[in-house]
Amino acid sequence: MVFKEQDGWTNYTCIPRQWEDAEIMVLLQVMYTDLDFIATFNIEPEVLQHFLFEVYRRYNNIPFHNFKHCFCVTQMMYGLIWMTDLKSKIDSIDLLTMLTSAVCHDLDHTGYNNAYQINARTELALRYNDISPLENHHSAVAFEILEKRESNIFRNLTIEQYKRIREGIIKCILATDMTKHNEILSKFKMILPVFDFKNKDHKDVLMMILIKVSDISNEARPMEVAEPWLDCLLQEFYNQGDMEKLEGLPVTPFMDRDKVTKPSSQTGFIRFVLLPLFIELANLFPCLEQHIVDPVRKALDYYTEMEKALERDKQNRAQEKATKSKESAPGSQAASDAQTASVQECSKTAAQ
Ligand SMILES: Nc1nc2c(ncn2[C@@H]2O[C@@H]3COP(=O)(O)O[C@H]3[C@H]2O)c(=O)[nH]1
Repeated sequence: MVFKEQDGWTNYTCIPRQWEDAEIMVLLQVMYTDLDFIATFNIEPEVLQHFLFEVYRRYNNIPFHNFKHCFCVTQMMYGLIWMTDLKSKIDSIDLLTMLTSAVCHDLDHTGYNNAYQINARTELALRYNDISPLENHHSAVAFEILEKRESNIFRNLTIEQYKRIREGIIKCILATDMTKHNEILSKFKMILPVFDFKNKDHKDVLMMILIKVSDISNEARPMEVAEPWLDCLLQEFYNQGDMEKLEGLPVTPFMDRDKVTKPSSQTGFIRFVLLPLFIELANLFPCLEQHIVDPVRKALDYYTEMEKALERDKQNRAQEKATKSKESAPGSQAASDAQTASVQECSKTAAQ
């Protein structure tokens, strides 16, 4: 199989941006097959195809939160399941919940975050009373797709199983709202010393952590994969910042193109969000240290260097500008030297 652990980590971090959407859809089917979901839950291949096609149709053509991002997140979730040997620790329903949550987690994302939705009083903010408008919407669209018999991959599940999976998917998708980040991470840290895979509350928190890690895992990929994704993310951020300025709304600080640079955006995010989250997950699964923590530390070094270089460049340019304006200012030493030279030149010519 394409993604099995023995194939090596690089297969989990391949370059999906270069793959065609049709190929991605096949790879997603492979994941469902490979995790035994087709056999265990009697999912008909044509229903799975229909479901994935509907999912594909409901991702928008925007710079970052598009179908390829959905694939990356699902691929990371799939990789995490294999690397942590989760199959031997939690049951198939939970695994199916996690993979399907990853597939659906950003359905119909508009490219503008919750802050914008709320400040601009969009239809989504009104519908969901400003409570995680996007994540509520992603989850609702997922179940709209699943309501149709021809694309309901859960149609052969028992009522009890369906209920459990619906509850799990809603919980996982809502957990991707970053305003819930500290709350979820604190819960995880608290239960970590006594973590028990048989305890439902513990398992629920772990599932939320796993989708969160998958969702923001670009920097765990090789730099040649991660950096173009960052460019896409910044493009989407800057679009929103521009729109907020245009509409007279509060400008989201990390989306303001006049204030945020590529390295400044990453150093803070890696230091304060990624590493603290990834390190906790690696405390439960030490094997993840090399796969997700180490590459993120390297990315931090890379962007710290880039930030320093940018700062040096800025200082050099400021110095050059100051020297130039000094030279051209009337009465300055440089100007008077130039003037003297030119007078001397003139008088020499006149004398000849
Ligand atoms: N600065 C930065 N933010 C990120 C990165 N990856 C994810 N995010 C943010 O984390 C958020 C997770 O939820 P969203 O996908 O809604 O939006 C994402 C971005 O705002 C990253 O690599 N750098």
